[in-house]
Amino acid sequence: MRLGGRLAAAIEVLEDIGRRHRPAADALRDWGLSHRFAGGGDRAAIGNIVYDALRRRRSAGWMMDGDAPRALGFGALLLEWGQTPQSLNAALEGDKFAPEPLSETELAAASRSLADAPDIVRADCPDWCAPLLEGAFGADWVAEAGALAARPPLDLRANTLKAGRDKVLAELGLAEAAPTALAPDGIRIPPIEGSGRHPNVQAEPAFQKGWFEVQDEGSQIAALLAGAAPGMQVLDYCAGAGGKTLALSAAMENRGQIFAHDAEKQRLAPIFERLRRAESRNVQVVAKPAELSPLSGHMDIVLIDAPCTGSGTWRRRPDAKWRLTDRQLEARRAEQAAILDTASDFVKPGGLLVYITCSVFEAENGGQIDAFRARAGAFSAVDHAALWETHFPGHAAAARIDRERGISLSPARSGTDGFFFCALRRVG
Ligand SMILES: C[S@@+](CC[C@H](N)C(=O)[O-])C[C@H]1O[C@@H](n2cnc3c(N)ncnc32)[C@H](O)[C@@H]1O
Repeated sequence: MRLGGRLAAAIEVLEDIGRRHRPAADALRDWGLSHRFAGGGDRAAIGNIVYDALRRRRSAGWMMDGDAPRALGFGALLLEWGQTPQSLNAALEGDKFAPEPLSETELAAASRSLADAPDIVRADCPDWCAPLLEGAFGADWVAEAGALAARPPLDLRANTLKAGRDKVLAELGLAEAAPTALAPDGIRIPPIEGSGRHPNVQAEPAFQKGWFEVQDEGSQIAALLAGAAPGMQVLDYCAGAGGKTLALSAAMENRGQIFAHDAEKQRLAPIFERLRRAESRNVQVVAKPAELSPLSGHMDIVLIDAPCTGSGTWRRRPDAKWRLTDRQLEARRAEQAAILDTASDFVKPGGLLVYITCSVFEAENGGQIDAFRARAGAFSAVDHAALWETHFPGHAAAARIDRERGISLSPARSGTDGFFFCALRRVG
């Protein structure tokens, strides 16, 4: 397929997403099933246009003076594919599968500079999220929101139970892969360009052998800051598919015990195969809440990787950005508060309660911590500036650190997904 055919297909998929309010991945999969002639390269390119259009929906709409799927598709190519209105029209000429070329009116609109667009457009976020982003990032909010609308890198974590980072890098032999800036076991494959695609690292023998996991550097940093060490008793209260569990297990060198729990049994399903592949042997999966009772007051660390809006992961799930509502934010906040109250009981005196979200909203982060501490007197904050310095000396500028209330990571500041980390020590 030429660019015109790929653009037409992307517009079709964007129409489907808009009409049926469905996740982008589902719409793309269905398109692929009904167009089996399209090869892997075509599918990747179509996916890139769709995801670029969703990440940069407002910028694309502003450039094209409209927000119909056609405007978003063309806008994505102008914003992220190095195309100009003229080069695009030249590329579409003579391609019978291409959409109509840009009209005179569209050409005039598309020649505007995005630098002249209002803040909310350059931030590429829904109206109702702007005050939340401003609350989180202050004067940097447009740049931070813009970074949340960029293409993400692909990050891996070397599983030190089986292989160090250098060994994984050598085995993968990818010219573009490099050590991450902060996480000691992380490997970064930079964001793709144009119609490219990331390598299918999960098809690599090294992945099958458990030498590495796919995990954003921010998630690796959050797990590392928890400070799990060999011999500890750790409860991973919202373990899900086990991304943090596996990192904790490696940090503990397979010694001590991790109890991996999640309220939704089916979310835990992938963890068993992942534990087997990683050769993590110090993890017990505990699906039933009643079976956690004996752990009450005995854990060195209780880690809450809380259900949240996921606003820190908008680079990877841009459709979620536009589906999110303030009611959902309130629902997540209520869940977070209830989990903090319940899970904190498992911390032993002197132990740590670790609270993590992949959201950038203050209401889910520092605000949630303030409210919990006002309810539960028995916890004091650790010194987050000192904690960060211990792990990442000389990198104070790579995170937003509030000594008492926690550490925030973001794409613009840390080069990671948006994450929040706070550790509280049980004093009574
Ligand atoms: C952010 S995800 C966890 C991701 C996982 N820790 C990882 O690193 O891959 C949050 C998880 O919290 C779980 N959850 C939601 N409410 C819960 C509750 N009341 N108790 C325990 N887990 C809950 C969800 O099912 C979801 O799997």
